[in-house]
Amino acid sequence: MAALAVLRSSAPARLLSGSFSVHRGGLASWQHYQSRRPFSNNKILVELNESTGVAVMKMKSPPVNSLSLDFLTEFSISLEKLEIDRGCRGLILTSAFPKIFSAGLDITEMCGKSAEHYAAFWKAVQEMWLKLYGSNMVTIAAVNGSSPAGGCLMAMCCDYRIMADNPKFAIGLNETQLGIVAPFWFKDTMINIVGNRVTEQSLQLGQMYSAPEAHKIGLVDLLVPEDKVQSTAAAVMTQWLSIPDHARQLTKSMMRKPTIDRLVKQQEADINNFVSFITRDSIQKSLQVYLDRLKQKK
Ligand SMILES: CC/C=C\C/C=C\C/C=C\C=C\CC(=O)SCCNC(=O)CCNC(=O)[C@H](O)C(C)(C)COP(=O)(O)OP(=O)(O)OC[C@H]1O[C@@H](n2cnc3c(N)ncnc32)[C@H](O)[C@@H]1OP(=O)(O)O
Repeated sequence: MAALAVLRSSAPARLLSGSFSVHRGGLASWQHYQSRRPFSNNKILVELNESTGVAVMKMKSPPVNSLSLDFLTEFSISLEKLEIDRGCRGLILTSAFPKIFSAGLDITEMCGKSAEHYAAFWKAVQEMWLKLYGSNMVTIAAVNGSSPAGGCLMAMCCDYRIMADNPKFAIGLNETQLGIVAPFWFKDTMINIVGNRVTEQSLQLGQMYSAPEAHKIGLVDLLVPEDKVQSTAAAVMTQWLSIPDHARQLTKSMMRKPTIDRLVKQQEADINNFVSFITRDSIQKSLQVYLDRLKQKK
C-alpha cells in the first residue's frame, strides 16, 4: 500500500496519458484504456468516467474469467494505470458475463507445466492480490455470478461486495475440494472479513456459499436483484467517495498493512512453497482429476 501511495503522489496524470495512451473524451463520455501489450487479447475492459472519477473494470475472458497468467498480467497493468491516474478515485470490479464473476485461478496453469512456469504464475497471483488489496482507490466488487476460490479472493480484496441475489450463484474458498490448500494470505484476507471461526470451517471444508448464505456470514455486504448490481455499486461508490480520500486511505492502510506486509516479507518463500507443493505427483493427480470432472460434467 505504501508503495502504491508513493506511485500515486509522484506520477502526474499527464505522464500516465502519454505513456499508456489514455484517450480522454468529453465530460459525459467514457474512456477506454487500451493495452499496448502485444500478447494482450483485452481480457479486461476498463471504462473510466472522468466526471465521477469512477472506473468500471469488466473481466471478459471467456468462458468463465479464469485467472490465467495472461489475464493476471493484464489485470495488474490495468489496475496500476488506474492507481496512478489522479482522475480515478474509485473502481467497480465486475464481470462482462452474466452468471460468472470469475472461476478463480486457471487450473490449466497449475497442471503439467514447468517449475519456472508455476513460479511466474504464482508471482502474478501475488501481484494481483498486492495491488488490489493494497489499492488506494475505493474498490467495490459487483459480484454478478459465481465466484469460487481465486474469484472469491478478488471480491474479498475489495472494500465492499454487492452480490446478485440468486441462490444459484456461489462464492467461497473451495481449494480443499481440489486437494489443494489456500495460502496464508487468502486465509488472512478472509479472516479480516468474516473472522477466524467461520474462516477455519470454510477453508477446511472448502465451502461454497450461495449468495444468501454468503450474505448471512458477512462474506458479501449487500444482496440485490441481478439487474440492480451495477447501479447499486455506483450508488454505494458515491457514498464512499463522499469521505475525504486522505482520511479514508490512511484508515484502509492502517487496517490492511499488517496483512500485506506479511506476504511482502516472504514473497519469494511463498513462491517456492507453491512450486514445491504444486509439483508433487499427488497434487498434480488431484488437479487433473478435478479438471477432468469439470470437463465431463456436461
Ligand atoms: C502449503 C500451501 C502452500 C502453497 C499454496 C499451495 C497451493 C495453493 C494453490 C492454488 C490456489 C488456487 C485457488 C483457485 O482459484 S483454484 C480454482 C478453483 N476454481 C474452481 O474450482 C472453479 C471450477 N469451475 C466451476 O465451478 C464452474 O466452471 C463455474 C461455476 C465457474 C462455471 O460453471 P459453468 O457450468 O458455467 O461452466 P463449466 O461448463 O463448468 O466451465 C466452462 C469451461 O471452463 C472450464 N473451467 C471452469 N473453471 C475453470 C478453471 N478454474 N480453470 C480452468 N478451466 C476452467 C471448464 O472446464 C469448461 O471447459 P470446457 O468448455 O469443458 O473445455
